[in-house]
Amino acid sequence: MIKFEQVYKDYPASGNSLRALHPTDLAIAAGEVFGLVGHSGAGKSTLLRLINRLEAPSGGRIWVDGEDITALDSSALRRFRQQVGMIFQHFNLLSSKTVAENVALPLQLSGMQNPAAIAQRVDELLARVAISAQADQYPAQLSGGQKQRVGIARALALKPKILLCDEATSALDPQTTVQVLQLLREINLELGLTIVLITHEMDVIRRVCDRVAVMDGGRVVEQGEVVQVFLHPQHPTTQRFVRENEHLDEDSLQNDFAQVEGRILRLTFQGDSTYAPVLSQLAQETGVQYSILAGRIDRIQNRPCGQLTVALRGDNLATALDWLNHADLHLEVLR
Ligand SMILES: Nc1ncnc2c1ncn2[C@@H]1O[C@H](COP(=O)(O)OP(=O)(O)OP(=O)(O)O)[C@@H](O)[C@H]1O
Repeated sequence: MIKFEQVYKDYPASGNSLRALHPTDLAIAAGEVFGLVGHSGAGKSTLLRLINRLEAPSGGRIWVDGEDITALDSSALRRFRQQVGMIFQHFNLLSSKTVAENVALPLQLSGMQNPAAIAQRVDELLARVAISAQADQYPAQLSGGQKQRVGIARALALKPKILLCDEATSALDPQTTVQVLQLLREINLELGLTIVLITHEMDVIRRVCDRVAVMDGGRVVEQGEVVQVFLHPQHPTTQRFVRENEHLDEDSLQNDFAQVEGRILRLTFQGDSTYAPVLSQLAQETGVQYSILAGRIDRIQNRPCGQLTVALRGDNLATALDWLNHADLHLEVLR
């Protein structure tokens, strides 16, 4: 549905120009939640804002639903933008208007005139994001989570096909973040809405995205299914992001490795096998001993997965490795 073909973006910078996005190919499917993660300055906002042409590309082509949006004239661009909603880190609500008036605004600007029809649509939207009770309040009277709900209602007013989320939960506390991400996921499923979100937090990606692209220095350095990227990160930037998310201290892990004998393995489990007593079965059946050096059990998009780093000792190491190779898990030999 959204396709980038060798898209790049240069900004003018003190007599020179700065390449914020290097030539990039990207495909985002209709109905998916696609995350862009990267540190500050990686080029995430630039890429996001190219999708609704808040930024014009310096080169390349962007296709949305088969239409080349780099070639639109200004009236076609106005029509196209109605299909793309956007929410922001700082909500961008009008402080002098009530919640209901903020949500009514895009309807009025799009030419809708019948006050009863506008009121009905606003009621529907406020109910959908569970903020009806605050309809007559002003943004200053709302919590951050409530403000973002209003932002979401406003973004959905014109029934867009795409919702762009620019660090939409970065100003929220962890509990409110989870609630807002849940709401986005519900809306994605109910409406078949394509969501593209940018974040610098891997946890946001883990909770809500189907696929992710990792950005660094204006380039997409890795992309794939969230489960794959989390469990088997390939690029050093992705590996750092995943480790930061797990709060893993790599130095002490290396220290543990140096102190134990035997083979060191990383075992990755997904789905039901996450809770299976694999290591005790291995020990019983092959006679090897194991010690656990690091481990976690997590949920990625609500599906359990686990990763254990273990040391194996004993006479039957070859048999044990063969046993593990045939078990319902992914095996990596680290040493
Ligand atoms: N309008 C602009 N004019 C000039 N340079 C810009 C402009 N917008 C962004 N940049 C530069 O482009 C690079 C990428 O910025 P961008 O905002 O896309 O990154 P980001 O990953 O979204 O970062 P952040 O998380 O801090 O918003 C940065 O070096 C930034 O300074």
